[in-house]
Amino acid sequence: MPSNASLQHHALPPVFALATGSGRGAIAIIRVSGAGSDTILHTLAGRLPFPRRASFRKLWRNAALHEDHLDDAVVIWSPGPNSYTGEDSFELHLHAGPAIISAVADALVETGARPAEPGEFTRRAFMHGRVDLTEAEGIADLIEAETETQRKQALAQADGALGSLYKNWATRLRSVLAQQEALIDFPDEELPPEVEHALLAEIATLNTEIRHHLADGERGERIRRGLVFSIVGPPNAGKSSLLNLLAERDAAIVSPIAGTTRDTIEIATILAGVKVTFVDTAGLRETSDPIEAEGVRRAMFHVEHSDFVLQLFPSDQPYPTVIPQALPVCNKTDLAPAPATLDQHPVLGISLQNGDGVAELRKTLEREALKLTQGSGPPPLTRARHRAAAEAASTSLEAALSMDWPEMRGEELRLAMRALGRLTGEVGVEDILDTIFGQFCIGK
Ligand SMILES: Nc1nc2c(ncn2[C@@H]2O[C@H](COP(=O)(O)OP(=O)(O)OP(=O)(O)O)[C@@H](O)[C@H]2O)c(=O)[nH]1
Ligand SMILES: [K+]
Ligand SMILES: [Mg+2]
Repeated sequence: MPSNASLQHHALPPVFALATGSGRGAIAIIRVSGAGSDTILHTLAGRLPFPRRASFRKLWRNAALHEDHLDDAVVIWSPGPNSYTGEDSFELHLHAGPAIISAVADALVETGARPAEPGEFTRRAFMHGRVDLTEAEGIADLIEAETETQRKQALAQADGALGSLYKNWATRLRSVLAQQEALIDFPDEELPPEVEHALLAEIATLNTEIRHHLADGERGERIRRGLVFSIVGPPNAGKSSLLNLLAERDAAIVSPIAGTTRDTIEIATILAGVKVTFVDTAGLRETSDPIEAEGVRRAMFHVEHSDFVLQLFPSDQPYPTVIPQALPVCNKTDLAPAPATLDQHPVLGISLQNGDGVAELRKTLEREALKLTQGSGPPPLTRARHRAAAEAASTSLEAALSMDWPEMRGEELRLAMRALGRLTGEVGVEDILDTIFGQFCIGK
């Protein structure tokens, strides 16, 4: 793979980082990458091991002099360009004691290596064309993944699913642009109209595909950040009782006193393999208590900003008005029966006291979590950055389609090219690299 032209640079100095978690453990891996890695490894371990093969070595501050024995380690030497970073690099699999790790780190600093920044290894992999930007983002998401849906989505993206889609568009657009330039060179009277028609048709097709990609209901972004389901309703509906049930612990205070919950309480759970954060809120009522009033204001904010709203109300009190986007659930059916409908919305009846209807409620929530994250077709975009760039590409393609003069189309097509190039990181991304790689952990 070629390196990213806009980021071409000379060999980078060696950096190192602990690639495994800190603290005591069986093995700690220190990874080193950059120009001069061969010399550094030679200093610590003597002759270089066979590439990409685990080799046992005694490590020394200076192996040639057998000076200062540091540890006995498994060493893997990965010369560039077929390494993770594309550079000469190696791994030291050490005994995971803090004193060993710091002694080896000191020895590495003495050889001229410096501690790596967060994401620096993957950033180098990107600079050397080993991964494109969407793949690098996929690797970051893979490390952050907490659920099956997040893991699968991140793995597909790290493997290039999203990048291939964008590269396919870029390749086709490049060919459209080339034909467009050829068209301009034709004298008017000789221009075969079917050539121009075919060209416009391809631009329209590309735009349709991009629009389709954008209209994915934000499912990729939802999987990545997790869903937010909020529980709202009048005081004493049992909202905190329900949160505790879903969280499987006593996260929120439950009491018969109306207005117990004054602030929002958020608990992350996994529902049907999807990350779902449940938000318990202050009971909705008119109140003269400024703190409770603020809680009510926050509850209303969650009604607006959640992926799903569960409106809980007790069976033994006057019924509330249904919030339009919410699922009405009537609690305490042990005290009084639940209405079948409320404002024409079907109502789910439950009793958190005796467990009636709870299994059905859980199924409903799982169905909702899946509905909001499942889909078919091409891999979904997973970041606002992708959305903005794909939108920009589509806007330019639409502008190109609306132009009568072929000469003017070229500029819009070039803008669309540029937007697609930003997606994979081929062009104009220097300004966003710090943000993207800064979110990585150290050692990746
Ligand atoms: N009988 C009966 N009582 C319940 C049920 N669910 C909860 N409760 C009781 O109702 C009272 C209020 O429950 P909470 O969970 O604190 O209600 P809440 O909606 O969070 O109340 P606020 O935070 O004050 O708005 C507590 O005493 C619960 O034990 C139920 O299904 N049946
Ligand atoms: K209460
Ligand atoms: Mg409460």
